[in-house]
Amino acid sequence: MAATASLLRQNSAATDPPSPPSNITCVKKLSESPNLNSIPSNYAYFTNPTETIASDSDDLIPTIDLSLLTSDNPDQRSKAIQDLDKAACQEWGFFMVVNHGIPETLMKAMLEVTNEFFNLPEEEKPEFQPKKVLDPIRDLLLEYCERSREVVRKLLKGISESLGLEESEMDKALDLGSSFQLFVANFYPRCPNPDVALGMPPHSDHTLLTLLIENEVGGLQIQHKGRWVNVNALPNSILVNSGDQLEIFSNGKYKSVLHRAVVNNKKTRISIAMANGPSLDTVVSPASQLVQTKGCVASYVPMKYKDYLLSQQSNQLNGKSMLEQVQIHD
Ligand SMILES: O=C(O)CCC(=O)C(=O)O
Ligand SMILES: [Fe+2]
Repeated sequence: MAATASLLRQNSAATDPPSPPSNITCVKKLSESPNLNSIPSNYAYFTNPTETIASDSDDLIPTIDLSLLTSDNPDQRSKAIQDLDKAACQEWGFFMVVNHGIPETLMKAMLEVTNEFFNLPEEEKPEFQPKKVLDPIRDLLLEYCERSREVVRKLLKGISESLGLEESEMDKALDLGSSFQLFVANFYPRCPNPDVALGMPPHSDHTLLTLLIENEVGGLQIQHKGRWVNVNALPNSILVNSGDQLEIFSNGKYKSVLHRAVVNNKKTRISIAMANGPSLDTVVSPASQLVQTKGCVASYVPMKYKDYLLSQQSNQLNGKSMLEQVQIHD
C-alpha cells in the first residue's frame, strides 16, 4: 500500500521562528493588516551580499516529454533517457515535464481547493489541517496523488536506466510499490518588501523527486552553477526537482538541487509540492551496482527513509544540512 500525508504551509519570510505581533497568528493575516508598508524586522531575510543575483531561465531549463520517455520507439526513448541523464539530472537537478498525462482541469482544481483552504476563516482551518506530518491526506486529493505517483514511477524507470541499471531496479530497491508521498501546499501572500524577504529559505528536498505546480505566479528559484535562476514554467507543465534520496541512491551522480521561493508585492502565490520518496521503511543507500565497480566507494551511509524524513521535518529548512549528516567525506 502506498502512503500519503499532507502539510499545509502559510509561508513566512523568516529564517528564524517568527514572533509576530500577539494578535497576528499567521503570515497571511499579517499581510492583510491595514497599512502594512513594511514587514516586521523578524521576517527580514538578508541574503549573502556576495551571492550572485538571479537570472531568468528563459528556455534553458531542460524539458522532458513524458510521452517520448514511455514511447515504443526505441530511438525516441533512448534520446529521452539521455536528456534525463545529462541535462535534467546531472547538469540541473531540475526539469519541466510536458505531456505528463495529468489533466489540466485536475491541476487547476487542486490549486483552487488549496486557495479555498487558505482563505477559510482561521478558526475553521484546524478541521482540515493535518496534525502531524504523517497524517493521512483527505480523499479529495487522492486522484492527484495517484496521478503524480504514476508520473514519478515513469520518470524513475527512465532514471534507473540512465544510471545504467535495469528499468525496474529502482522500483525494487526502493520498494516504490509502497512509496511515500507528502502533499505540501504553500501559500505566499503579497509582501510589501519582497527584496528583503524570502517565502522559503534555500533547501533541498528529502525526496527522490518532487513535483511542483503553481498558480501562474512565479517565485521558485533554483541554484545552478552558483547562481539563482528564476523558473518560468511552461503552461500546463509540471516542475520536477531531484531530492536527497536520489542523490544518495545514485551515489552522488545526481545531486539534489538547492531551491528557494521568493515573494512579490503584486500577487498571492500558491504552489503545491508533491514530495515523492521510497517506502518509509526502506533503508536508502547508494545502489549496490554503482559501488561494486573497482575504485567506487559509497559516499553516503544508509539511513531509513522514515528517520531521514522525520529528522529533516523537525528542523528548520537549512540548505543541505540533513544530507550532510549522511555524507561520507574523504
Ligand atoms: O513554492 C515553491 O516554489 C517551492 C516549494 C518548496 O520548495 C517545497 O515545498 O519544498
Ligand atoms: Fe522544496
